[in-house]
Amino acid sequence: MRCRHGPAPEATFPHRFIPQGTRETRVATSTVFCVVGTRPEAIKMAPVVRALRRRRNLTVRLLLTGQHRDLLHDALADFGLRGDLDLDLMRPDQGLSGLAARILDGIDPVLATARPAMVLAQGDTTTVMAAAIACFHRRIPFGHVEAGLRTGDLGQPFPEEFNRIVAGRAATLNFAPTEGARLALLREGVAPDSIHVTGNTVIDALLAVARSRPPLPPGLPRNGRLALLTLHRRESFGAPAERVLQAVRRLCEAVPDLHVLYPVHPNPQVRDRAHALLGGHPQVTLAGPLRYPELVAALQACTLVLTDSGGLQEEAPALGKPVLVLREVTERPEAVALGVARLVGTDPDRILAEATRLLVSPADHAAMARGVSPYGDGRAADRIAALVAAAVRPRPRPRRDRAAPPFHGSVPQPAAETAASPAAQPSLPPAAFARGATAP
Ligand SMILES: CC(=O)N[C@H]1[C@@H](OP(=O)(O)OP(=O)(O)OC[C@H]2O[C@@H](n3ccc(=O)[nH]c3=O)[C@H](O)[C@@H]2O)O[C@H](CO)[C@@H](O)[C@@H]1O
Repeated sequence: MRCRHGPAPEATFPHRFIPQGTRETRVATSTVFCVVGTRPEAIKMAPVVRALRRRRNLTVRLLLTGQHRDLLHDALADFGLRGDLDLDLMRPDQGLSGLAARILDGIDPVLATARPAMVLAQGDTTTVMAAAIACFHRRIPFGHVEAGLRTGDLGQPFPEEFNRIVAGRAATLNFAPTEGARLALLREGVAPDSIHVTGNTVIDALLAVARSRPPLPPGLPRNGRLALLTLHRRESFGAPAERVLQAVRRLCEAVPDLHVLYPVHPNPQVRDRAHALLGGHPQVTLAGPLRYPELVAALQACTLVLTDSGGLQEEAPALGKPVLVLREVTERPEAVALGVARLVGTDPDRILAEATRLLVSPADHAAMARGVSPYGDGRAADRIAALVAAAVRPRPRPRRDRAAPPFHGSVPQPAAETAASPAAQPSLPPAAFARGATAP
């Protein structure tokens, strides 16, 4: 274990965790762990960590698996956060099973010693799946943020669809971003009272950063129109990525005032082909991964988004940007149904036709650039924090000197304590999604 920012925490961990309800804290607190492994998890968990930390009765610890390294730390830093403990588990060329095994092995002793009142993880990475299983084994309540996303195909996205199913089944609290996600969980037999529709926390992160008017990444032309391209999914590696990159070349020829910003994912399988096919093209900027504020600035400035990313399918509609989804299926059908995203796959002719249409026809562009967000209103994290606080509220400690109550011949049963009391259910009504949130 090591910490990359600040003093190494292993010398004191977990003994410096404040136990529940001691004199040190004066207020009875419950410890909540947030487990994060990759950049998108950091972005989407950051608003949750911050909302939980605003609650006086919670002690929040950020546990990093290090599934991504620098990308993860940068993304946390963009929200003023850093990990309390970094398991630093990623090894070069590590396979999924090796990673899962290392995460399980790394998290388990931490859970066993610290016994948090609840563990939260976001999304569908190997980190999330392993955290859910580790909690299940230790009988520690697990909360799944962004629960219920499904394509219905275990191979797409791989391995995320499987990871989501495991996390949803293990969770005692499922925070579904949309009504559709809630229904998907119900279809799988997930307990209805574990599910709360909160919106997606990525919209909280996006709107907070967008409000600060972040600067664009350097080196982009001042004139013309900008398209933002990202491509990193495992299913896109090889021939599909090749087809998309060819389509982008042809799109640049067809639309001479277009400039494409492509922050290339560091995965060598994508990076090498991107540089071979688009490197040196005058209408293309191949950048490294962008810091989140730069990415948000690019989203604000662009005319069109081409992506296979999950997060960008959620973010682009919230800022009124048409998004062409470079995949065959999506677990985010809401934007497609609203007409603000279109599933175009990786056929170069189709990509070229759809993108050109949006760039030459203002009416077609306007129809997709409506600024409605089916994924939330920017307040998902507050809802999640309220539900977590209600679920982990410590029971009042019996006073040692209090006389035992009189015995009346039967033992009173304690009231069932659940997270699902009406006061603890600030779920978003389904109607809120139809209205959507408008970008600042
Ligand atoms: C298809 C799929 O299974 N996607 C999953 C994947 O994320 P996803 O596919 O969204 O992962 P990405 O690596 O594309 O990351 C997306 C996030 O990173 C930001 N960004 C992107 C490029 C860049 O250069 N800089 C930058 O900051 C985007 O704005 C977005 O917020 O893991 C997420 C976290 O568990 C899940 O929520 C998603 O469901």
